[in-house]
Amino acid sequence: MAKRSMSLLGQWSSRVFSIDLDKRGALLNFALTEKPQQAPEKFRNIQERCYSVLVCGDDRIQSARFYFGLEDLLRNELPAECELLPVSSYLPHVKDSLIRGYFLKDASECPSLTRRVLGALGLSEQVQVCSYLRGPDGGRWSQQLWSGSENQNMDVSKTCYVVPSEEANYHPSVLNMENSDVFYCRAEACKVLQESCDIIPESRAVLELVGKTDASRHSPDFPVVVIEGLDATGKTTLTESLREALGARLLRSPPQCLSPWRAVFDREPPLIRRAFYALGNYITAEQMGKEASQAPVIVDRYWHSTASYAIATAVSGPVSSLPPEGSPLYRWPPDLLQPSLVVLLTLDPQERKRRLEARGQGQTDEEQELDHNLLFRLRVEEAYRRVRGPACVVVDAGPSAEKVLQQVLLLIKEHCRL
Ligand SMILES: Nc1ncnc2c1ncn2[C@@H]1O[C@H](COP(=O)(O)OP(=O)(O)O)[C@@H](O)[C@H]1O
Ligand SMILES: Nc1ccn([C@@H]2O[C@H](COP(=O)(O)OP(=O)(O)O)[C@@H](O)[C@H]2O)c(=O)n1
Repeated sequence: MAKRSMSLLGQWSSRVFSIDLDKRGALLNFALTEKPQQAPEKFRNIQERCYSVLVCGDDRIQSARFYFGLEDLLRNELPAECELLPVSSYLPHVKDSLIRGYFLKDASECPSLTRRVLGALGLSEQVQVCSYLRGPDGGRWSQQLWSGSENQNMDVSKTCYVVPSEEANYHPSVLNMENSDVFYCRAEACKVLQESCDIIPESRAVLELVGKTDASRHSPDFPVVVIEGLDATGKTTLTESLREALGARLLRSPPQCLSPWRAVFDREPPLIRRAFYALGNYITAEQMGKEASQAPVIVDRYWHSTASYAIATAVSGPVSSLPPEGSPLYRWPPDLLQPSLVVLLTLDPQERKRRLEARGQGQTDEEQELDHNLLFRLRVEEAYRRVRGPACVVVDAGPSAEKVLQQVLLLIKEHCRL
């Protein structure tokens, strides 16, 4: 088994496993120890016929795509009574140590089918399968690493015991965000697309559009004003009115020239999708630099959107699972042109829903989904507020379109030389 998981095994007993019990942020954390120990009461739901499947291949593009398709693959192949929960395994406080997968509770009548499916998966270079057993006295829970052989032998020499672990301060995804979800320089985002050229030919076309000049230090003659906010907060309406009122040029990120490929990258896992949006900002920045030498520039979405959506999607649960305020994850990429002003439009959730419905979107009956969406929206908005360099100025987009326009014009007067 010449896979990276072997080197990972050296640290196996230092790893924390964090099971995402629901999208509301309930995490069940456990660690492993080599000495048999009594498991605490709260692990009683880690029962016989539980498994973990971790994706830990060497190639980050392939692993990201494999993990992205893993849930569907498992749901299609496993008995319907198998419950699937996302699991992360990481070394506490060690950046980039996180590997992801699924934790499975098999309540089916056909345990052999589940084992067969997992046995076949375990043969893959990208996957590590473990099962969990209750000891004879009922108190000890152990984890056995599968050797990956065809007959699904367990490698008993790799038995570890499950013990509780300390609560992590933040969602484990925070450990791997840099250069997986958020890219702080053009070169890192380009690298991802270069590595994916063979499987996503569109990457080449995107890379050809990304310039190489660093315009970040260039200070434009005219102000550059970015309008940010969740969908349906009124960005399109406001940016159009600002264009007219100021005789400004209107740009957006991702730029028009990327439209033919946006749908392709939206179907890719976060690593690739986020690199695509990051590069969109650099293309828009080049256009900003040019246009702002002739007239004021208004931009519909920019870096705040890229960073905030990426960070808010990578974690689950409440706002407290975000990286803390002041974290370097909210910094501005030093090679990306900074605007003169960033305005964040916020809207009462009911009014936003009303506007979405008026546009024919947003009616989802499922209450649970709405609840999850609510947490997601709260995380995005909070991440928006935490991004620095420049920080955004928050404007309530609830009043009439004309009133919002007047307020933003006033802000532009205050913040920018016109
Ligand atoms: N200040 C406002 N008051 C009431 N309705 C608005 C206001 N601004 C925009 N709308 C309406 O809300 C909907 C969403 O606005 P839009 O500008 O398309 O948002 P976004 O570009 O942020 O998705 C549109 O139907 C628009 O006409
Ligand atoms: N500069 C940008 C713009 C959008 N995005 C992504 O694009 C999505 C929003 O796109 P959208 O189509 O809803 O945007 P609007 O049409 O509402 O302006 C978000 O999920 C972001 O992940 C980004 O990452 N960076």
